[in-house]
Amino acid sequence: MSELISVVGLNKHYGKKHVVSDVNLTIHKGQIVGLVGPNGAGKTTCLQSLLGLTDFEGDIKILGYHPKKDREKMLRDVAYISDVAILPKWLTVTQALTYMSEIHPNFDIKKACVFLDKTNIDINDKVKALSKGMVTQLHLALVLAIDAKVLILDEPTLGLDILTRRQFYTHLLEDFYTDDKCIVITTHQIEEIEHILTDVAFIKEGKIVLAKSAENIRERFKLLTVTPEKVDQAKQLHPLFSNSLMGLTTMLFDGQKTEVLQALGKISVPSLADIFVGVMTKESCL
Ligand SMILES: Nc1ncnc2c1ncn2[C@@H]1O[C@H](COP(=O)(O)OP(=O)(O)OP(=O)(O)O)[C@@H](O)[C@H]1O
Repeated sequence: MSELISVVGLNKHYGKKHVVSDVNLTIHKGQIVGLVGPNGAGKTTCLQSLLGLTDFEGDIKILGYHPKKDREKMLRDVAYISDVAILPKWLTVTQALTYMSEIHPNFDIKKACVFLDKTNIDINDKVKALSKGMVTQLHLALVLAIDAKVLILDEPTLGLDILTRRQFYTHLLEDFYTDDKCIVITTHQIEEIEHILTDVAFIKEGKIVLAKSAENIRERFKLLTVTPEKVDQAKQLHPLFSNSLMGLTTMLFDGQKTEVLQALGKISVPSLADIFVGVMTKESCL
């Protein structure tokens, strides 16, 4: 079975507020999916639904399990990091490692130690003696040492410095990821994860507005640095956005033919951040 996650008709209401609307997603082995959206778009709510941490309407299966009804079985093969890392303050690092070894059948203490060795964390430290970023690092070490089939990461690098963020993503790819696993990740720093994503799902006001492979997105969207005298002509092709800075105009196009754009300026591949900004201006790009 290559399908690891299936979400069909996911909806979530908080009172009268409809915060997730008809989300459908299928995630297979090998996929690293970025769930990307502005503040309040519904990313955390989607991930909490996947993990059975909140009630939801619709049908979700993770490794064939219902996230609420089969939560205990599901969590043997699903690891996650929520956007708030909480570890008891009185715990020492050694105690945290021992505790995880005792409760989790798929926890590899050696892997956790390898990650911790790259940090300033001493195994005799108490959680209360660690900085905020160090608590996050400890949390990541504990979670990435679980040999899980599905990894769900909600803003995993929040509060970490840039060196540690890079180190985390390298560790994620080199020591955790294999092509029989999948990872779902949310972050506001999309430029830092775009090189690792196989797929992207943009979410806006609770709705998925674009869900495609990273390759397909790169082919479909084009950034054009417009020749100055052709700006008006280019505008008529309805760019998703147009930016003018120091006399240079760049426009983002969705699905325009290369030959058409070539005649108007220089084409380049937009960053995921550019595409995100462009897509958020539209109702849907599905
Ligand atoms: N417990 C709750 N009670 C009521 N409304 C909530 C609750 N949790 C979230 N919401 C609302 O649901 C919507 C989606 O929130 P969610 O946390 O999923 O967004 P997000 O995309 O993760 O945002 P951010 O990027 O800011 O973390 C928001 O409008 C939020 O106010």
